[in-house]
Amino acid sequence: MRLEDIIQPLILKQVIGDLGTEIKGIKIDSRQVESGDLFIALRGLTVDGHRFIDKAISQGAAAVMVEEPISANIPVVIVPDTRRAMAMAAATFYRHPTKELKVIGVTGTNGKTTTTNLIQHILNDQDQKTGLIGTISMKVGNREYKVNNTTPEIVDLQRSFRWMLDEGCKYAAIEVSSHGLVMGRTRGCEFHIAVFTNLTQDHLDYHETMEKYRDAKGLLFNQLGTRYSDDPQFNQVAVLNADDPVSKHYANTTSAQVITYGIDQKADVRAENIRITATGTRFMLRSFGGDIEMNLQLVGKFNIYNALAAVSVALLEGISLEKVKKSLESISGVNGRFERVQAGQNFTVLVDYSHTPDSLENALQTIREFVDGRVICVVGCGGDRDRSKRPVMAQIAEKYSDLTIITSDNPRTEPPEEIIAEMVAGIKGVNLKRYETIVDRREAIHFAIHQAKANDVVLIAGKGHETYQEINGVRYDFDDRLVAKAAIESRRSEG
Ligand SMILES: CC(=O)N[C@H]1[C@@H](OP(=O)(O)OP(=O)(O)OC[C@H]2O[C@@H](n3ccc(=O)[nH]c3=O)[C@H](O)[C@@H]2O)O[C@H](CO)[C@@H](O)[C@@H]1O[C@H](C)C(=O)N[C@@H](C)C(=O)N[C@H](CCC(=O)O)C(=O)O
Ligand SMILES: Nc1ncnc2c1ncn2[C@@H]1O[C@H](COP(=O)(O)OP(=O)(O)OP(=O)(O)O)[C@@H](O)[C@H]1O
Ligand SMILES: N[C@H](CCC[C@H](N)C(=O)O)C(=O)O
Ligand SMILES: [Mg+2]
Repeated sequence: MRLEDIIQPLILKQVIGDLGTEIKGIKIDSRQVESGDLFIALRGLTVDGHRFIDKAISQGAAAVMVEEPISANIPVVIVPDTRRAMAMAAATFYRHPTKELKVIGVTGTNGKTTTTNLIQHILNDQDQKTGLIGTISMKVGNREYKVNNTTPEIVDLQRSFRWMLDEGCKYAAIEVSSHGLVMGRTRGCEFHIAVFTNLTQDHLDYHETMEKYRDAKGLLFNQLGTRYSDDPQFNQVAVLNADDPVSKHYANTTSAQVITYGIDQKADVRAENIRITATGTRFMLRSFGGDIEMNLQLVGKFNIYNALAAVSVALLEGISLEKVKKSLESISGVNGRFERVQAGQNFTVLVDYSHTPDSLENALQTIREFVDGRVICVVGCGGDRDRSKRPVMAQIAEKYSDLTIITSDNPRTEPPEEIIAEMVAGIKGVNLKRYETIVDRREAIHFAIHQAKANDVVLIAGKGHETYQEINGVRYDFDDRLVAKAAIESRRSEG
């Protein structure tokens, strides 16, 4: 596409150079620039992208977009705000894919990955090819690709959406993180349906207060509902959790139609007569699409909420309850979420991505509902992230567990001992239950598994699907599931 066409919608711009220059791609990272690309310089939190213009040019950039005039031997576009201009340029360059692709965005503190996976699974089962973008990976059909952020920058998003359309997708289910919303990573993306899971404490290092955090997630609902059409399939819908008080606030901030789901409060899609076991959940689903008994392999009350959110989306898309039931019942779980590690032992080992106070409490409460023996919990907190959740998570672990082992998660650039000390501050002297601190996560997991007796449950919390541990800025191979398996085997070989 010609540079002129890409920047045509921008009101404030100054161009030095040939507007007819052919642009092959848009890049915001100089290290990824290829011949013919437009490089957009963004002012980041760590560095200023303007510093890398020379590097981008040496890699073959055909033009640059900047906020301050520079002299260069390629066309230069000067705009007041490159981040804002980037959203419009990306939408134009990729020919507005979200006008064709039905994008379902899921936001909330917990449950985004699980819910997007359930939605993708149900839609794929109806031969509605669906892409997925989120914490674990990006999926297009059966293929899976690595991602750096849960919600990628808008240039990557629009490129992926166009690609999904080219691959025959009708839908994309994407996780929309609060960071992503505040940083404008979804600007210019038209959502078909926006889903809210819940709001509890996390990321206060970034958002500072719960109110600001609520408003960050609210940005998704603010941008929804102004596209009114006579075709119901074209109208946008907000799917809200009736049991979370924040939903009322979001209902007030969106122009879209609202559908609610829940368990405790009156809702359009709800679960009644819930039974939770170690291997699944059963409930009566009552909805605007009819009633049906559900028998899911997903464990925990929190997963009923995720299932209800996915059911709401499916019903909005006209899928029958019988088909939704069949599809949901076939799902055994989501990678690293309440995942069982089985190596012939007589106790249960679960790896779960609970890295927030609420998700940890939910995971432990669920285990308490079915455990026959003791609960042993291995938990840590990430470095360079919300410090205020550390003492709270340790306190929750200690409250619900018979033995807690406080260890490292991803310390990133922080000293692990200090993170652990901040966690321990939350439990010291609360009661007489036992806890240990073991800095090395591998050792902590081995210790926990060696302590387990028949019918106990060992919960390894915080890292779920992750296959690395980041210490001092370096990522080492580390997979809780493999480490747990090795621990079970070493215990067996020791007799
Ligand atoms: C705090 C935060 O969100 N940071 C994001 C931000 O980084 P930054 O502002 O520090 O960027 P920077 O390093 O200063 O670089 C500025 C610009 O220079 C460019 N650059 C940089 C170096 C170079 O050699 N050449 C070059 O061109 C960069 O590509 C960028 O465009 O922009 C980067 C590029 O888009 C993101 O990858 C990065 O996410 C980091 C990795 C991160 O950890 N983010 C987390 C907090 C995050 O966003 N998490 C949410 C999920 C949270 C949840 O709900 O659980 C997510 O959506 O992933
Ligand atoms: N609806 C829910 N409510 C509360 N806790 C949940 C819910 N769904 C999942 N969890 C818990 O939170 C953990 C993370 O779940 P999931 O990965 O689906 O959330 P997420 O919102 O994608 O998290 P992240 O912000 O890290 O991407 C799970 O391992 C589980 O313990
Ligand atoms: N999306 C979350 C993931 C946290 C996972 C946990 N293992 C950690 O490293 O803190 C974040 O970036 O805060
Ligand atoms: Mg996620």
